[in-house]
Amino acid sequence: MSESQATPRSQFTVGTRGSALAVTQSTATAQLLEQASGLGFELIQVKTEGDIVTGPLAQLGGTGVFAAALRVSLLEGKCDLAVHSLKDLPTAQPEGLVIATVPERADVRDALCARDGLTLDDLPTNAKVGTGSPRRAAQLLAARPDLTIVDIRGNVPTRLARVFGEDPSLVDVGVGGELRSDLDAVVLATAGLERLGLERFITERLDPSIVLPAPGQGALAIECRPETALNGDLLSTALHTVENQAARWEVKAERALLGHLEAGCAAPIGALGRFTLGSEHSSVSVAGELVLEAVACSPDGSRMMRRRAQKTVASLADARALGVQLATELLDAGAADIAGLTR
Ligand SMILES: NCc1[nH]cc(CCC(=O)O)c1CC(=O)O
Repeated sequence: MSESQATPRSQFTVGTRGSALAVTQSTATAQLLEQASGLGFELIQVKTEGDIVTGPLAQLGGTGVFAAALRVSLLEGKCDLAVHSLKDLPTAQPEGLVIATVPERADVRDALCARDGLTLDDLPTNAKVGTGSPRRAAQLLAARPDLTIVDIRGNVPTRLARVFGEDPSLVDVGVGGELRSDLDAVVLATAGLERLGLERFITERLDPSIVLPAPGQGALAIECRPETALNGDLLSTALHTVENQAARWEVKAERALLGHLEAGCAAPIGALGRFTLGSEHSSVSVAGELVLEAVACSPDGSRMMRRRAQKTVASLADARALGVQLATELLDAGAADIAGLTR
């Protein structure tokens, strides 16, 4: 009816993957938006496995096959918003979708979750440490060349079970089947563990001077069709309210660096931007200092190239430029060869 056209919508849908982490992140983000707007949000689970993630879908998500199905749902209008872990998103933004909001960032550090409260220094010689990430593996080996890195897959609780076995709190969050503890430690993102309420398994938050996190780690992205973010209604206002400029600029620099290196999310590249507010204000944004650190590693950790750049930034474009600048410095110094980037 023409009447319903005139009534602004007050109910919106958030597409989410089915994993505990995805549902938790989507729920928390929906609550944040609800508080900012008084609008209602409903979660819609989008299947991301199997036959839907093939052909053009895989291209949409690039290496981020998980993002791909969610993005198709957005483009088809089956949901209004999607919440992604930023570090899982390919650096190229697909046409027809925008990252409307980067909310405040959680702890960026990687977390060692070890048996018996052990820290990285305490782990016994040749201890078995599980990670599926070449970036984590390389930096762990650089700090502790004696470690045995075990390639592991699966969701967060399943990985923890490789160390903590049948801990009941892991069974609660969906670990099933046979639970064997065969590793001394695993390394996971602090942010994911905290969001799942599993931070009690952390025995050391690894300092970025030892392990630089993945570009985008600890940050979320709320993605939508451009008109959703721009139409000036209550939802677009809420999306704007939840935005965190520091997080947006940090992540922009990190991802510009990754993009310029033409490295995917599986490359042994770490990067961390840290923004501190300056005193000069403008109506749209606030200038400040952006420090960007990055590391390119050989997969066995024997070669590491670490670089740092710093700039006063007053715009997203400035943040991006810092990322490109540091990537260029790394490439000029031979990072592609060290990290095995095919160029
Ligand atoms: N690759 C999986 C993934 N994607 C985002 C997170 C954690 C949350 C975050 O970093 O924002 C994780 C798990 C992990 O790396 O331990």
